[in-house]
Amino acid sequence: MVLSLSIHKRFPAMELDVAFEAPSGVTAVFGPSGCGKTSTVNAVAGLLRPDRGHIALDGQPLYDSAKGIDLPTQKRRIGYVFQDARLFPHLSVAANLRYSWRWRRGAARDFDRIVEMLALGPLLKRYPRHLSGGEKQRTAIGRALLSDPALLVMDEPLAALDEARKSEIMPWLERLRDEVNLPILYVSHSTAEVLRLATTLVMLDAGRVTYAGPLAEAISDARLGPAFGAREAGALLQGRIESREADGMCRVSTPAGPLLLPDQGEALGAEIRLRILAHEVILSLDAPQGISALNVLPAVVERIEGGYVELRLGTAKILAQITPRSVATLGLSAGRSCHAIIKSAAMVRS
Ligand SMILES: Nc1ncnc2c1ncn2[C@@H]1O[C@H](COP(=O)(O)OP(=O)(O)OP(=O)(O)O)[C@@H](O)[C@H]1O
Repeated sequence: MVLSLSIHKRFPAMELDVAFEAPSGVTAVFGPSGCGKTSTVNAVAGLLRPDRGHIALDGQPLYDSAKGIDLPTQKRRIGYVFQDARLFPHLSVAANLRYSWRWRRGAARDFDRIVEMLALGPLLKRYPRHLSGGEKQRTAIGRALLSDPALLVMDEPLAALDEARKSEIMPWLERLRDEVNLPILYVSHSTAEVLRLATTLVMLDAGRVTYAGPLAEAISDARLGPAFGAREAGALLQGRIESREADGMCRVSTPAGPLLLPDQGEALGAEIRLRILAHEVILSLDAPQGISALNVLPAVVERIEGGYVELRLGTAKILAQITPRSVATLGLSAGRSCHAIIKSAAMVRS
């Protein structure tokens, strides 16, 4: 399933002019307050009518101003999870879940699978007032999935939760991403959520798309990385646990080359998402000797901009945050070979 859209809407104080494609997996719709995130996903869900444009799921139009097509919300097969769970207070969890599929044939067989996936079994008889914020959101996600959606829209689903509840629900969202073969539009202005969940990124600013494509490319782009916050810019790598060392480290293969990391007990062969933060990367022209850092990888400078050096390592790109003085001292410029030094403890599982 692929969502594609190109829409235009004029508001009194802003013009929304947005076009992108969202494949299966999580597409983060990211940007500062008021940039048009909610308006964009509401147009997809049929809750906001654009002035013109088109929206299609796998080529099937949901909206096409040129052809006069504008399917009503209920015919768009979109599961919507709002910031507040919006459960029916007088219905149990089970009844809330069943609400969305009472008109649908064959949904009963999905019920057990989704209840298991979101661990809703122990909650089925409870009423919303006896649920934590995280449990309410899990129920809302289950309800959205049971409506047999072709696309999920989640608008700041964690924004109303405190940090503890956010951490509680995050693994369920990861599981959803990995097990449900649907495009998920995930509206957020939280860098941490986007980096942990998304594979595709749509970055908006004042109603325009400033980037649409793989998240890993955006985060390691010297021009875009800073939009995530100076402490967050860096690289996002997909790694695979290859071996376990006797000294509490594990060897991980990544597109940037093999890396040594503290062993956190993942199974051999497990896939992990790994972040290398730009401010934790040190550059050296020669391969350094006698240093404690375990990961020294050959790299080539691709671009230097805004205090960041963009580096090519193997088939990956990473960022290093370097002062202009260091750039000058090392004589760094595009095409220059160097070594990236990364402390094992500085790499974080995303
Ligand atoms: N119904 C409306 N009437 C008039 N203007 C609107 C309406 N909806 C949105 N807008 C305009 O579009 C802008 C973007 O709103 P939107 O809710 O899409 O932003 P957002 O990125 O989701 O913001 P936030 O992160 O604060 O939720 C608003 O600042 C406003 O100018």
